[in-house]
Amino acid sequence: MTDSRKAALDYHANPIPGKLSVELTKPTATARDLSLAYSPGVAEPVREIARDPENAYLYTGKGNLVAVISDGSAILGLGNLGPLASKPVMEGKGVLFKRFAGINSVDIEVNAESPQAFIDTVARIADTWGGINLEDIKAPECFEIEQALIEQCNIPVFHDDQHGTAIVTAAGMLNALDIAGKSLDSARIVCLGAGAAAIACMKLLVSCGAHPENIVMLDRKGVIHTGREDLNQYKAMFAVDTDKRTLDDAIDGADVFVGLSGPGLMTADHIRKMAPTPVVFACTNPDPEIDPELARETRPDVIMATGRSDYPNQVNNVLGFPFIFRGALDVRATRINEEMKVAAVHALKDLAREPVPQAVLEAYEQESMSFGPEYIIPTPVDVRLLERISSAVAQAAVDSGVARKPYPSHYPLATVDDVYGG
Ligand SMILES: NC(=O)C1=CN([C@@H]2O[C@H](COP(=O)(O)OP(=O)(O)OC[C@H]3O[C@@H](n4cnc5c(N)ncnc54)[C@H](OP(=O)(O)O)[C@@H]3O)[C@@H](O)[C@H]2O)C=CC1
Ligand SMILES: CC(=O)C(=O)O
Ligand SMILES: [Mg+2]
Repeated sequence: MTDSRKAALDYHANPIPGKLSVELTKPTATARDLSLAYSPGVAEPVREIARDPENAYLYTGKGNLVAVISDGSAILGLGNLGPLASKPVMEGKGVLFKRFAGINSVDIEVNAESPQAFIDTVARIADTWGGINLEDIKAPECFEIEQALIEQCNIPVFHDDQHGTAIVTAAGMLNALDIAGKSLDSARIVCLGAGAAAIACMKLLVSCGAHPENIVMLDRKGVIHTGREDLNQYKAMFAVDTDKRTLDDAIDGADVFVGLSGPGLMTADHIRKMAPTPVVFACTNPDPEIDPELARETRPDVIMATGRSDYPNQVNNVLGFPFIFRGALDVRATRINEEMKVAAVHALKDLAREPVPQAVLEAYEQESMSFGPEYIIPTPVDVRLLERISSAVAQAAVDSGVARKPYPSHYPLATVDDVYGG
């Protein structure tokens, strides 16, 4: 067993199995405490909530509680390994919610025989949560599932692999292209993968200025072109009229490669064929489409990002979902709409251009980090993400009319200790 494999397994196993625990927020030492926490006292909030469901926000943890729900059908880039095997990732999302945004979460892994069974299961439990983060559900089922749940629930439902990934990718891409002296509206983009993350990323890049005719998307069968008759409606949106059929054809002269597909699918020959100062986001986890060291060796001019924490430029939805939910929960938004997503893109993009705090340098054991090819996007440990993204998202929710509460008086948030206000 390799050292890194053993370290990862030990981390998950010791000192107790798993990565999350539940803590008490009220005293429970005395008979009086118990008579308040449980019978008879607990009946009072029950009556209040039955009288007015909004009281659940006052007397339970609902307002700061997100369900992380998966069917395990697209676990990272590992594939369809089922609900139980997805649990370490879902617990991991809970760790990130708590660590970076002070949000409590519980993971729920659903063994559903069909998308409708999954939708019905989630819809039946939705009311008791502040929000629902769908995770690692494969395309195309994820699109139908998310849409149905958004329509049926009056709390935010957000498929992280689609929108979290797209927001972070768009922010990183705008910065990377700026550093490369290029712009999104003229960039030639190759997207390897045509699933949940890829479709959402390309849609958001188009909203940010990319031209659909400049995007070549590929799935396992190659280039998605107008002559194909096997495309679902989501892939068909990106079909282009082209003679290109393979990654080798498509990558020739491309400015940008976005990988949301599988490990090791990009070769040195591919990256060699890209335009000057290529932007390569090899975002498959845990092993990217191309090893960053091979990419740099082959193309010293590359601006390179991966989804991993152990290389510079981590383009990963961890930079999005904790803070987006924070802002959405704090204004009690009924949904996470396009305005909120775009606000998050700009908050994240702009933060990368500011000086990096000492605490980040220490966490990454770096003497300096500054906006440039090796730092296109902030790191997850940057506490300013909480302040900037949550504020931007909350404001956008208020401005776009989906907030049920005003902009929070305790904002901006300096740390996770501030999330419940004064
Ligand atoms: N860095 C980040 O923040 C994130 C990274 N990801 C990564 O993106 C990848 C996809 O995740 P997700 O979209 O949720 O999964 P999906 O199952 O929805 O999509 C996977 C896509 O990858 C394509 N694909 C797989 N193997 C190949 C191949 N050999 N050649 C071309 N295309 C291939 C599939 O093609 P086909 O349609 O033909 O089956 C499909 O379109 C994962 O590796 C995941 O780790 C996802 C979310 C966030
Ligand atoms: C990061 C993430 O959500 C994924 O790779 O699926
Ligand atoms: Mg995921």
